[in-house]
Amino acid sequence: MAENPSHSNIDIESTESSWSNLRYQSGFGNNFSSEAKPGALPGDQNNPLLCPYGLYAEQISGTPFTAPRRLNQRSWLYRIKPSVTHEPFHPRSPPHHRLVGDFNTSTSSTTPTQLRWKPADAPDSPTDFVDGLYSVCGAGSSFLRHGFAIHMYTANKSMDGAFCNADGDFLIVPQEGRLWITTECGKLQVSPGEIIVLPQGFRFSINLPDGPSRGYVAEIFGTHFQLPDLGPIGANGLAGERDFLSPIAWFEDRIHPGYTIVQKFGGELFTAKQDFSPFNVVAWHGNYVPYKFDLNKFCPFNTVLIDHGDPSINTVLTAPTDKPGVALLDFVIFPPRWLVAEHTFRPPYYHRNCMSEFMGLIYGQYEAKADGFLPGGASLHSCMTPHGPDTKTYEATIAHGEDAGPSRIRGTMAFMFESSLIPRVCQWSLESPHLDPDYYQCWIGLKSHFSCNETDAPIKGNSVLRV
Ligand SMILES: O=C(O)Cc1cc(O)ccc1O
Ligand SMILES: [Fe+2]
Repeated sequence: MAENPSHSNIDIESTESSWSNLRYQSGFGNNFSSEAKPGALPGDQNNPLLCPYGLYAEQISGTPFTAPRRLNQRSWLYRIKPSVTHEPFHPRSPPHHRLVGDFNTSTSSTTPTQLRWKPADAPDSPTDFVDGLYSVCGAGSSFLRHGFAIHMYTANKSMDGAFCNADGDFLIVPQEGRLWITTECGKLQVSPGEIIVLPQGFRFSINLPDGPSRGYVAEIFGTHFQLPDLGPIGANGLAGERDFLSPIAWFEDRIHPGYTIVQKFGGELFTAKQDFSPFNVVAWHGNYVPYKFDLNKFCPFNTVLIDHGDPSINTVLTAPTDKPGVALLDFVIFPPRWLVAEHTFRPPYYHRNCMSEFMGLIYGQYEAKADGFLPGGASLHSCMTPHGPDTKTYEATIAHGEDAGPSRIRGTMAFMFESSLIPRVCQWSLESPHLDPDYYQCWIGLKSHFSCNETDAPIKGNSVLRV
């Protein structure tokens, strides 16, 4: 097949306006289709003997061929050369020492202590998304197709080659700096306040138009994210299908000697060389596809009379296990909203949870922590580890008293990755200079307000009067 010299179907320069004005396809779990050249998508079948424009047909399967139809995910890519056209994989040199795909006693340790990390600094040498990615904690194994990993990244340089994660799906939560992400299905711009899901196996490359960038990544092994059921909420609310955006086909027909594909496989990195850009998909169709979501489009539901609802009400996406209602990983947010509950302690309650909770803060201040939980920072409260509002939040809430009236949480976006598996923590995260050794102090000042005689108690119990 004749190969054209380097050309693409939009500006080869990654200009601000071309990335900011990208078009997307809307919907969650749809069978999308997109062609960057008219007629590039075979109309009547998936793999004709000869595809339009002399393209190769290639399927990417995100579920076993035999998965039930409602769960089955796959896409057909029509590309200039098939992905297989590359030299053998070799362990990447130098190896990446801070990625884990199998959480066991040799890769990680365990602690029930409340952990909190201050935000990491920007790298002091050129670092791209792959080099800047490091595992914080996780459970299970990518080999056994059950488990999750939580990573964070700090980077300041665009990627030269492409990355492919054979282990699981990435849910990326950028906290600082936009991501310009080229995928085999097309391009997406993802800003802090938005998230992107890059499913297992897709090749992608990340450019950093804003320089130093930072964020969080949840990786799930062996399953994919779904929208939560809405139950009695009804047919609408929380994250709406139409607010999920997938790319439109974009390709470059570029000869590129020495192009490097980095493949994460069992938590280790391998590289393979090829002589062309992997972003050579002229048309595609299917339901296995990267997508992004703007967290500010989330439609929260909440208490309108009494008590603090469980945070599951703010689930954006859930990765299920085989047990009904038991998540491998829930992605939950704490978005701006009205608080109106009467005679109720409105911040998160004190609690111990059989699920484990990793939290991050994209911007603003989290409602349970007056100090110390900063944008770009993180916390981990594992299975049955007690936690809740810090002393300052508790005292301020009580001082406000009964007549708090409606109040609006503004200008903040915190989130939680919540798992039924118990995370093991990577050694470098336990030894990190950003780990806050005094985290426990935020609760130590909680005083006893107990008095045997109700009338003497400095804080009086309220008699619930509903009118
Ligand atoms: O621990 C946290 O801050 C997360 C959380 C928030 C909430 O509103 C209720 C329970 C919960 O675990
Ligand atoms: Fe919690």
